[in-house]
Amino acid sequence: MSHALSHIPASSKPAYSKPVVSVRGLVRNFGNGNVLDGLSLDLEPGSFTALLGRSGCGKSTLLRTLAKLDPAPEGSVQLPEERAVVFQEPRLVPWMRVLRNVTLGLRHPDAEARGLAALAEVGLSHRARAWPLTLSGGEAQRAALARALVREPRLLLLDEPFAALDALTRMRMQGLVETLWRAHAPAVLLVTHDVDEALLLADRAVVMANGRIAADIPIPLARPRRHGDPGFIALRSRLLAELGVDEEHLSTREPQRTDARGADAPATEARAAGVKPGGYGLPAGAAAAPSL
Ligand SMILES: Nc1ncnc2c1ncn2[C@@H]1O[C@H](COP(=O)(O)OP(=O)(O)OP(=O)(O)O)[C@@H](O)[C@H]1O
Repeated sequence: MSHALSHIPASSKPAYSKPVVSVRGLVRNFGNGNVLDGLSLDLEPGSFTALLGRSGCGKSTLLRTLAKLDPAPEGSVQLPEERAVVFQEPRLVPWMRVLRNVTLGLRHPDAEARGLAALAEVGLSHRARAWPLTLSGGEAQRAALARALVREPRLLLLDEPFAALDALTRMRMQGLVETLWRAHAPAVLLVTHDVDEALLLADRAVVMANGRIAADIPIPLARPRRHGDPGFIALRSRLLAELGVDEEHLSTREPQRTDARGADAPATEARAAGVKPGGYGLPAGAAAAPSL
């Protein structure tokens, strides 16, 4: 695939470029108040943006709007034609082999060669002829990523793509996404509940609340990023504050068993606030940041 995709490193992009995504005044109402309420957002070419916010605040609704999977909302939406989405579930067609899934709908004379190149990039060449149901969860998400990449997207929409994976696979997938982003430089919008994931991967975090972008926070950290770095820790505190999470309360109290399933007291309170304690993928000794 490298023959066809741009290889502009994110760092060498021009400082001023036209946004690849520009939405203004989006309003979406499912009959119970505005989920999107005049939301505006620009994404620069090659940028990596994390989209955070409490459960039910409208993150997936915004992403589906950008993927054009929902009917057009009120407001203006400018998007590139070359878009791809990866969801929490891989959504592979079970009766088609992996390679066929990757190239499905691709109108290109060398679609198969491109599909194979994309599978090689995600480390899945050896599973090209496999049936989706024989893949592990991580392999299936790699196939979903290959299916997105082969379309050479200028906009890559990721809706909690690692949420269903175990901690180790999740870490590997985060590394893979960063590598692919650096190699191909699409604009990425990553919906995540995991503050650490946002800080590991993104250069900007936008926080949604009340149907709008409530906070827009640059993440100017050098890569590779480490959980224990002072800049990382400071930004984590800032993001948690924007999200209304009481960091002290979550990280300093000893777990107390309070119910038959073994939930601890801070976790129970966090869930009541729409927050799940997280911290997977952390090196030993690093403080766990909650996932939303
Ligand atoms: N098709 C729909 N019909 C009716 N209500 C919907 C529909 N899609 C979303 N909603 C409602 O809109 C609100 C926002 O949902 P959305 O899935 O965008 O939130 P979210 O921030 O992605 O949540 P989570 O983090 O829990 O995935 C919720 O109250 C949801 O019930």
